[in-house]
Amino acid sequence: MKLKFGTVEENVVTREEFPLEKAKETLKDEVIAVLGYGVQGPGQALNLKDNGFNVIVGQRKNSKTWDKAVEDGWVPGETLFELDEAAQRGTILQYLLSDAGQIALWPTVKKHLTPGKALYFSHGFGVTYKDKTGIVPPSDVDVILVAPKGSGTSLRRMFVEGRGLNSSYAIYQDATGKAKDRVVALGIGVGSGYLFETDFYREVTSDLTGERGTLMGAIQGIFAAQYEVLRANGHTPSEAFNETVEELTQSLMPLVAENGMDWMYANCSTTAQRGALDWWKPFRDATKPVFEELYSSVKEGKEAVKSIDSNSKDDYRAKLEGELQELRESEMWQAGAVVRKLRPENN
Ligand SMILES: NC(=O)C1=CN([C@@H]2O[C@H](COP(=O)(O)OP(=O)(O)OC[C@H]3O[C@@H](n4cnc5c(N)ncnc54)[C@H](O)[C@@H]3O)[C@@H](O)[C@H]2O)C=CC1
Ligand SMILES: CC(=O)[C@](C)(O)C(=O)O
Ligand SMILES: [Mg+2]
Ligand SMILES: [Mg+2]
Repeated sequence: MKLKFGTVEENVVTREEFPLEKAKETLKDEVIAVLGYGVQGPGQALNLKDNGFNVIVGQRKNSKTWDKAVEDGWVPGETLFELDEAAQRGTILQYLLSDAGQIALWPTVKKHLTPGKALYFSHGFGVTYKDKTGIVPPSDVDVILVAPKGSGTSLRRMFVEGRGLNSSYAIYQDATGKAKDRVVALGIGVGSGYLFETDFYREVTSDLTGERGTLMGAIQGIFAAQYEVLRANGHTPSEAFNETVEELTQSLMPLVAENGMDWMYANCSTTAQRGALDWWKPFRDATKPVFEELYSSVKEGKEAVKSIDSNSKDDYRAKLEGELQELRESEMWQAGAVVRKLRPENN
């Protein structure tokens, strides 16, 4: 259906409009093979299974994630296979390896993309940057996308709580005439809240911007900047951490989530409101050039190249873990670890 967001009309699909029963009916003859069991893999595979779809998982044997899949209830030889065999058995291949991993496995997956199958992504990456990934699907399969707008961990947790994470959906290639029904049914099946329409290019460019920007990169950047200024001016770690992070995540962001920014502001003192209303525009103006630079870097494909190059190296996991450790061991997040332990609900 069409829904207005502000003054802009968009194509969206809701669960009322396309109920789970209809999704199951649409996919009743399909075998959904979830390839990869990292973060999105478990979330989507388990939600689909619990929703009553026919799902198998493909994962490298002798890996930690194979063992995790077994722990999660997937049965080797019945619902859990090597990637090659799962790709052969599936009629819908959900390509949920890491974006760099998808390049390495492409020849194997391509071999099993026989006419009428569907190739499903949760990111526009592989196909948009085909010059760099080599991922060019055959013309006689559907190529579709459902991109949950959040971590696979949250997708699963929210599903279990009876909630739903919103996802975008897109069709890159409709070979069978069934691509729209297939993609929407899968979007409902993986436990999406509502689905909004996009295309592969817009999905990848917005997603790479968001995660580098406000969702992950920028937020850590402004946390660090404010924390450092407070500490340099003699405030304790406890004071600096509470005033920078803990109050935001525990008290104020839930209010923003519930009813918007003005609602959060309205629930703070008039002193706070006066200052926040004065200061949000200077912060916007100071950071906007960085966001412009970021978007250009995404648009020029530089972010894709960086990600492919670094994540294709043998030691990429260890390197990432090293950098996460640096964050974890920074004073701000060390203070955070202590503060979290002191939350009454953790005692
Ligand atoms: N992490 C998330 O929550 C989100 C991820 N996505 C997208 O979903 C897709 C999957 O991402 P993640 O779950 O983060 O992936 P991941 O980084 O957790 O990796 C998934 C699986 O790929 C396997 N893998 C990696 N390289 C491989 C190779 N060369 N050969 C065979 N297997 C290999 C890993 O063992 C792992 O089981 C990506 O397209 C990503 O952009 C989209 C939304 C959120
Ligand atoms: C969780 C998500 O949507 C991200 C941040 O875009 C990702 O993990 O790639
Ligand atoms: Mg994302
Ligand atoms: Mg992403």
